[in-house]
Amino acid sequence: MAEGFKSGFVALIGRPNVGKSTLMNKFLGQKLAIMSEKPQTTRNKINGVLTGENYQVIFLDTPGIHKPKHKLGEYMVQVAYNALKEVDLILFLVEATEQEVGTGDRYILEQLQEIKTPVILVINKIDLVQKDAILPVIDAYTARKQFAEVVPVSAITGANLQALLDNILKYLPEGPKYYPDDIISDQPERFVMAELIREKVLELTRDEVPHSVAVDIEEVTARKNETVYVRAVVYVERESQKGIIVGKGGQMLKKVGAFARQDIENLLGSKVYLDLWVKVKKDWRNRANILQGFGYKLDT
Ligand SMILES: Nc1nc2c(ncn2[C@@H]2O[C@H](COP(=O)(O)OP(=O)(O)OP(=O)(O)O)[C@@H](O)[C@H]2O)c(=O)[nH]1
Repeated sequence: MAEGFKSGFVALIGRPNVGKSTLMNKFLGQKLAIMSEKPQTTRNKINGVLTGENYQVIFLDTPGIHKPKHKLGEYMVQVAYNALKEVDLILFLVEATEQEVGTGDRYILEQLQEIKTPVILVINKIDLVQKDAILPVIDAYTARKQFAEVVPVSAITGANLQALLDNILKYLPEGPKYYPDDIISDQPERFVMAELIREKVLELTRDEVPHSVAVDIEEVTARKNETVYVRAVVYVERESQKGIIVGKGGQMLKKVGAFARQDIENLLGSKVYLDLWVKVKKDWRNRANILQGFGYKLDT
């Protein structure tokens, strides 16, 4: 171990849509976690690895902690909660635009009471408010819990992110370089591909398709002319949702496929033939056995 080298695991938590994925992507300088206007798009842990000369920070992008409404919800909360106990530091993201602590954040604060890991309160989206609006937000949260640090940032503009990184490093122990320098994620490419497709479905269909969309990558094979063949299935719960995703004369599916293919080509660095299907699987969210099939594995 190099003298003075620091490393450790940092969990990002916060209500859906507070900007966890945006923050991680800004740190890593690459699009890994998916982003969308819709809440709860981050379902699995994505380990992003930020390596500097004297440090390595391994980020766990945990699913949004929230009150579970169905089996998938319970599962997501469990994954997030387990992650919190394992890590060296927690970043709790909240929004600068919220002057009061809402029910979602109160629920997270309750969960945090039980956990001994240090927590940095990160006030995100400061680009959306006047400077003097930040203080009341800080007061509202610090009245409910003692935080190791409080750092206002903008994940989008990058404002104050260096200060946040400096603060993160304060709480990491001396440790080894867990991953090689050039790695930024240990997620298999298949997972990232599935997430890119999910992102396009959610974005392009706007609010018409609920979160009951799962994407399974069935096949990835190298073809002639350096083209990669990818067969993916988008699973929905109802015929009507399938209709929306396919669209009139297949127009919507074509669009989803075209955008997703572009991103997958960037990811793989080669030409891609994307074979995209939509299938109905009834009520999959409430059937734990099917969840396993989609790769949502609970590690306890
Ligand atoms: N103005 C502004 N918008 C932001 C900032 N950070 C994130 N956003 C926007 O907020 C929305 C949600 O961001 P995400 O990064 O997807 O949020 P998330 O917390 O990962 O959401 P889930 O994956 O659903 O838990 C996106 O539209 C982002 O562009 C910020 O600093 N300023």
